[in-house]
Amino acid sequence: MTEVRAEIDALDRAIVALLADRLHFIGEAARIKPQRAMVRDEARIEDVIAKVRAAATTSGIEPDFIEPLYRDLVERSIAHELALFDQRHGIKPSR
Ligand SMILES: C=C(O[C@@H]1C=C(C(=O)O)C=C[C@H]1O)C(=O)O
Repeated sequence: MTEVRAEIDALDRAIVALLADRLHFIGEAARIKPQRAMVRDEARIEDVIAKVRAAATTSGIEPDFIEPLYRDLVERSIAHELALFDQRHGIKPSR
C-alpha cells in the first residue's frame, strides 16, 4: 500500500503542475479577450469537453468519469479568468 500511495502522490504532483500550466494559459486568455462577455464561450466549453471525452477513451477510461471533473475545472477556470479580466480592466468585485 505504501508504494501504491507513493505512486499516487507522485502523479498528484504531476497533475497539479499541469493544472498550474493550464491556469497560466487561462490568464493569457483573460489578457487577450477584449470583452468581458467573451470570457465565457459556450461553444469552446463543449469543444473542450468533447476533446477530453475522446482523450479519456483513448486512455482507456470512462468519458463519464472525466466529464464532471472537467466541467468543474472549466467553471473554476472561468471564475479565475473573470477575476483577472476585472482586475485588469479596473472592474470592482461585486459583493
Ligand atoms: C480559456 C478560455 O475561456 C474559458 C475557459 C475554458 C477552459 O477552461 O478551457 C474554455 C472556455 C472559456 O469559457 C477560452 O475561451 O478558451
